[in-house]
Amino acid sequence: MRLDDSHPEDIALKLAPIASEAAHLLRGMENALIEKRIKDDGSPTTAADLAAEQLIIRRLNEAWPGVPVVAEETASTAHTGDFFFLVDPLDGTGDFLNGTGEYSVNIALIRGDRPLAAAVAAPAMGSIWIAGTTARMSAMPETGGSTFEWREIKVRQAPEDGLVALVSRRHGDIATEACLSVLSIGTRRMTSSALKFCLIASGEADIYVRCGATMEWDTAAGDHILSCAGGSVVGPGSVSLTYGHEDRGYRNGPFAAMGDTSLAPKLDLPVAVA
Ligand SMILES: Nc1ncnc2c1ncn2[C@@H]1O[C@H](COP(=O)(O)O)[C@@H](OP(=O)(O)O)[C@H]1O
Ligand SMILES: [Mg+2]
Repeated sequence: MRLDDSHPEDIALKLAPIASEAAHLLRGMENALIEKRIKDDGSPTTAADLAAEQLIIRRLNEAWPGVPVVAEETASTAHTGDFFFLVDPLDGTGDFLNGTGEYSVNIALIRGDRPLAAAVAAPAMGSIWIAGTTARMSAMPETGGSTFEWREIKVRQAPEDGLVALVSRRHGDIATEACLSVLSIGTRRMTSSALKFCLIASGEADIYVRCGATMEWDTAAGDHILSCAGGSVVGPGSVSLTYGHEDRGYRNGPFAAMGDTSLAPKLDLPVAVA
């Protein structure tokens, strides 16, 4: 498929079976005795991360030959181009190992410095989300199947009181708590991986603030799905996140993901990564 920016919906539909196939591969490895290795940033990685990443890179290369793939495990030093993919083959490796089921496969196509199409598959949750220009979700097809039943999703308006905030199960920090403290939070729900973006996109939660370290492949796909569902993901000054920052090792700064964009001016995100 030739890549241009005129058919993001078609690209998203083509990403879905790739994310789904990798997700099934991970699901099948859930109960295997997998050893973990701790990476330089302190987060774990396993043979499952690597196997899923190799599969995704192969499929992306078959579908879009020559388009660079920047992926968490093996290609994080790859160079970007006008178009490139950002891939997290197993987002939430700690949860994969601990059996909460809160892990996902994240694939985003970036054009310039913003996502154009994306897919997030969460096999243990049985759901997959995609976005080109609209955001959609479907139940995951059975292994080997490719029948999706897409329905469009939209964010919800934030309630006056009692926002539902999603927080990382494993990575909290003081700056994130300070940001959240200015909001009227009713419920805090611990959730791992890019599922946080997808739950806000589906209207099940309102906000996710993250001042601690994340990488571009953790956020790009979820950012696009949430943005296409009517929400936004912003850094300090309510500016959208941008992608492809090889110079800073593909690290994100602090950000807030929200369904109701009127929440943005209330937030005071720190400029530096905590
Ligand atoms: N010190 C650090 N530096 C960079 N990224 C970090 C990090 N600690 C955690 N992360 C990122 O946070 C992600 C997990 O987020 P959450 O806590 O919301 O589930 C990890 O994804 P992986 O599991 O793909 O490595 C990892 O990329
Ligand atoms: Mg990740």
